Amino acid sequence: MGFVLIVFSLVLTWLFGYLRHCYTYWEQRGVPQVRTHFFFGNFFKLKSIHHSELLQETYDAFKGKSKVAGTYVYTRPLAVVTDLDLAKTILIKDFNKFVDRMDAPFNLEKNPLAGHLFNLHGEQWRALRTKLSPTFTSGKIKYMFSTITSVAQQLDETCRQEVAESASRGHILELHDLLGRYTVDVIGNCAFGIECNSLKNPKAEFREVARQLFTGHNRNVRWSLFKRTYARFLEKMPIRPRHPHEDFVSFFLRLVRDTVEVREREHIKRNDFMDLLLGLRKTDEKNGLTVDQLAAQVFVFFVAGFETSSSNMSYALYELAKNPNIQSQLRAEIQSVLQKHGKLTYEAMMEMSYLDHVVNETLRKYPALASLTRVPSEDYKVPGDEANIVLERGVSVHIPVRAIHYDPEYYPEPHEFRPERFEVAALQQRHPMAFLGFGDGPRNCIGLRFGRMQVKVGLITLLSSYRFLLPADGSSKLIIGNKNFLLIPDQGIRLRVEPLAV
Ligand code: HEM
Repeated sequence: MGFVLIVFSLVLTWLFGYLRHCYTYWEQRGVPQVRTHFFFGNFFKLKSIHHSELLQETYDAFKGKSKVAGTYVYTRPLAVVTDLDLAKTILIKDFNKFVDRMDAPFNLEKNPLAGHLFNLHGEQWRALRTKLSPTFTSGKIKYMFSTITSVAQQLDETCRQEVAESASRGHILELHDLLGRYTVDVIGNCAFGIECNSLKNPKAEFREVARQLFTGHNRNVRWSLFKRTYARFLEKMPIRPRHPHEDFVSFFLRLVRDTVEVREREHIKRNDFMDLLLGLRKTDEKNGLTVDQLAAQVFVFFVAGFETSSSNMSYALYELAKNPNIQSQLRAEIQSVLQKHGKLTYEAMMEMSYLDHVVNETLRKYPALASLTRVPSEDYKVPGDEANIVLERGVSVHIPVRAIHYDPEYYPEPHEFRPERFEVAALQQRHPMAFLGFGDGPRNCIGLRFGRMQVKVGLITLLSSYRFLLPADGSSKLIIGNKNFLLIPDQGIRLRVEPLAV
């Protein structure tokens, strides 16, 4: 009994010592840190998978006092950048030392789809980004405009039908689902060259896969964070937790392999990503993409492209319903530009500057990613910092996008929706890093032009034909989910939709 007690107290003493060592990582390096519980650390504060509450708390406590502050997810230290000049240096000037986004491992043998642009590290990322960048120029993206407008036409038809069917429910529609079906059809068409038909058939296979990719996993926030935090360690375990995306590997691989085979055999040409990627395969046999690499890129375009855009459109309509004057002003711009051009063209869309401000202001209030992450590839001395702060190689550095977007120093009354914040004069007065909706620097969002295009076409189509209002029964309460990597509306967005008189 005495022996057991001795062993138990030794283990406990070691555990306390170890935890104290972990939870004072920042203090030991002269970096201010938030207070953590001596035993549980931040366990009870971890309320979201993107841990935005921890980043906000750290940003609020130390902004103006130190360029970097520290916090913890379990025993893993996180650096939070509180100074926009330093954010710019990390994302742009010293990017060469911060190429990687995260430290998580991936196993290409078990999951060939994991070798995509968002995940890749160092030179592998650089080589792939160089290959893919020409695919996303405005010239290439413009070719897809007509595909997007024809899907938008179906969105209009489906919306009209659903409005008619919802008469008994006061014409209240759940728009996040409708717009998710629109973006699945757009991306399915533009990435795979496939008619997904999810607007016409909400149970279409593609829509179901897309839905499952973003729901059903991460039921327990703390367990999901645990798996992500200790992924490297868990990967070595004989029984390791499955990565949720592994369930979709065979679906995507089969789809891409079949599409590639048919296109190469029948010499089919289409203005879509698959075609542009197949071009990369052919023009350069030695350095070109393999079918698995190609499938991984198409997969990430699908994952990164559909939910970000449908959430952005849903939040925009929600804010427009809350702010009817802004909705009227935007509709007036859309109608006058469409009248001038006779129909919706790429040039007409580009002329709608107020629409551009509305999309940006929506992304400010509802950024897709709560923070941008970068990992230094060598020990990095924070420039000009009198405290001599060094960010050690491999530590996770967070630029807290959401906290910055809600900082009243950059956006007075940040909870107000004000598209004029993005007029040229206002932009010139603000720090360039005060808006990070698409990230920044060489590793920013490669699909931003395409994303903006599908968002704008969707909004133009809907706002030209319908008025959006908050339901009188107050059922439109917006809840942002905490179980997803992306900030998406948890229970959808319910609005009253009124067709406009023709
Ligand atoms: C409104 C729509 C979108 C938003 C708000 C958005 C936002 C973002 C953000 C914040 C990042 C991280 C940037 C950084 O770390 O600096 C990112 C990366 C990325 N996005 Fe998007 N995105 C959107 C649409 C798209 C679309 C349509 C595609 C593909 C067709 C796409 C593909 C990617 C890829 C591949 C990356 C990783 C880039 C790299 O690591 O080199 N995104 N996106």
